Amino acid sequence: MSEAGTADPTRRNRIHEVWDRRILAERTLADDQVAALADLAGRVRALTDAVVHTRVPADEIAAVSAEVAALTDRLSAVRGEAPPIGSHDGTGRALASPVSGPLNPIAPPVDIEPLPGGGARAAFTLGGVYEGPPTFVHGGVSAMILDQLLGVAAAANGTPGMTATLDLRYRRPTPYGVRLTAEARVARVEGRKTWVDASIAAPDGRTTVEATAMFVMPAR
Ligand SMILES: CCCCCCCC(=O)SCCNC(=O)CCNC(=O)[C@H](O)C(C)(C)COP(=O)(O)OP(=O)(O)OC[C@H]1O[C@@H](n2cnc3c(N)ncnc32)[C@H](O)[C@@H]1OP(=O)(O)O
Repeated sequence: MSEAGTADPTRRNRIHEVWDRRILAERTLADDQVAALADLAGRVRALTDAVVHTRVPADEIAAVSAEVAALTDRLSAVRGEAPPIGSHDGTGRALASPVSGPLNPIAPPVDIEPLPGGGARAAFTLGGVYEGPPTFVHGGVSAMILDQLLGVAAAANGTPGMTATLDLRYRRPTPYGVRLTAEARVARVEGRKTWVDASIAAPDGRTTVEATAMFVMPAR
């Protein structure tokens, strides 16, 4: 029998503890690595923005492409098993979250502030990288941001969970290139279930997207 499959629950828990510590250690970066990676992620975001907006000729694009491939090889010389975990500011904000993670180049990043008593708010500006319909934000991007905001609000309520349902109502197109605001508030809690409402507003204060999510604290 493999160690992980042992029938002795005490021994199994010990094995999981050692395993968890090993994963935690492997995925925890030194402070100087976090700072350097945050800087790199910002530059890669700028690169991504340049890629979708560039109009340079094809031979120049090919030359840049070769340089980027060489840079990817350099970074891949020492590779972790999974993205880093941890929080750089003590708020529990995930370092590599695709929504708010400062180390994740695909994150805008959205700065989400948990509010005491079960809420969260965010202010952010999205670029053309996130375009869906011409000149407006892709609906899936709005959904991703709202899912995270709603989840942070549930956690701020002391009732974190996994998203079980996410209902979206797209009231009007969400513009990009302007400052957007978003807020979430816990509506109710029943046992392991938490319902949270949220919305995104354009600079004129009008709501563009509304969302309601139900989070379930997993049984295990
Ligand atoms: C701070 C960090 C913020 C992070 C925000 C980002 C959040 C995410 O993106 S999470 C990723 C997306 N979500 C997922 O992958 C979830 C996948 N699903 C699961 O893991 C499980 O199905 C989970 C955890 C939702 C429920 O599992 P489990 O604990 O076994 O629930 P289970 O015992 O079957 O059901 C509990 C109750 O919830 C209800 N329920 C469970 N799932 C659903 C669902 N999808 N829809 C409606 N009701 C549901 C059940 O009917 C049951 O209700 P009742 O108690 O009234 O009979």
